[in-house]
Amino acid sequence: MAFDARDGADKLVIALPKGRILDEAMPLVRATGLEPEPAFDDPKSRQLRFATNHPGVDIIRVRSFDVATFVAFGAAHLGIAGNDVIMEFNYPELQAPLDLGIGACRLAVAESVALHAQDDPVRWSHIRVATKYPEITRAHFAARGVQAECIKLNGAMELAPALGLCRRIVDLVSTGSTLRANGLVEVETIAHVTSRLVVNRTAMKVRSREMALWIDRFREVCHARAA
Ligand SMILES: Nc1ncnc2c1ncn2[C@@H]1O[C@H](COP(=O)(O)OP(=O)(O)OP(=O)(O)O)[C@@H](O)[C@H]1O
Ligand SMILES: O=P(O)(O)OC[C@H]1O[C@H](OP(=O)(O)OP(=O)(O)O)[C@H](O)[C@@H]1O
Repeated sequence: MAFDARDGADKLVIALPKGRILDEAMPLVRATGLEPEPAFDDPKSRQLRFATNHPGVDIIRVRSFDVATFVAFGAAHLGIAGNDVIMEFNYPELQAPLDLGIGACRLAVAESVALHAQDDPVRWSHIRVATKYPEITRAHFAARGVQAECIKLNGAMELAPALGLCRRIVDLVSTGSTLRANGLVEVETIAHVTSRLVVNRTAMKVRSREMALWIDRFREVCHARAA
C-alpha cells in the first residue's frame, strides 16, 4: 500500500538505516512483533515509508547518518543508529536508551605501513585526516592538544593516504581487511561502536506510553538474545 500524505499524522514513526545494519536490525525489529508491509522487502520498490501490521506504527528507511537527524528533529520518534553517528551529531534531542548489540566495530586512526614504521603519535601537534567523522576526530585529538584538520569524505577513506590527500584517516574498522587491502595499519582506537535504539527526547514526554512500550519490547528482545 503506497503512503498517502493525508494519512499518518499521529503515527509513531521508526527510522531504520538502509545499508549493512538493516540485515542485523530486521530480526530484532521483527522479534518485537513489528512486520512492515511487503514493499519493504521488494528491491524494486521506491517507497521510503511503510505501513506495518501495527496500524499506529510506520517504518521509514533512510541513510544511517540521517536516522539521527530524523529522530533528533522529531520527524521520526524512534530509530536505530550506530554510536559513531550519535557521537558525530551529538544532538541534545536524541537519547540512546538501549544498546542493541549489533553493528559492532570500532572507530580508529590509521596510516600507511611505511609511515607507521617511523611515526610517533606522542609527537603529533597538527595532523590532517580524511574522515566521515570530523566532529569526533577534532574532539578526540583536541583533548590531548593535537589540532586535527579534517577533510570530509563520505566513503572510501582508505584511498586518501596513497593518493596524497592526507597521511592519516579516521574510519570504522571491523575485520581490518579494508585497511590491509589498502596498505594501512591501525594506530589507535577512538571509540567502540555498536548500534543503539535512539529516541526523540520530546516524544519520550508527550508519547510516553507508546515509547515505553516499544523500548521495552526491544529491551526484551535483546535480553532474550543475550540469554
Ligand atoms: N565494517 C563494519 N562492521 C560493522 N558495523 C559497521 C561497519 N561499518 C559500518 N558499520 C556500522 O553501520 C553503520 C552504517 O554503515 P554503512 O557502511 O552501512 O553506512 P554507509 O553505507 O556509509 O551509509 P550511507 O550510505 O547511509 O551513508 C555505521 O554507522 C556503523 O555504526
Ligand atoms: O574492517 P572491515 O571489516 O574491512 O570494515 C571496514 C569497512 O567497513 C565500512 O565500509 P563499508 O563497507 O560500509 O563501505 P563504505 O565505505 O561505503 O562506508 C568502513 O567504512 C570500512 O571501509
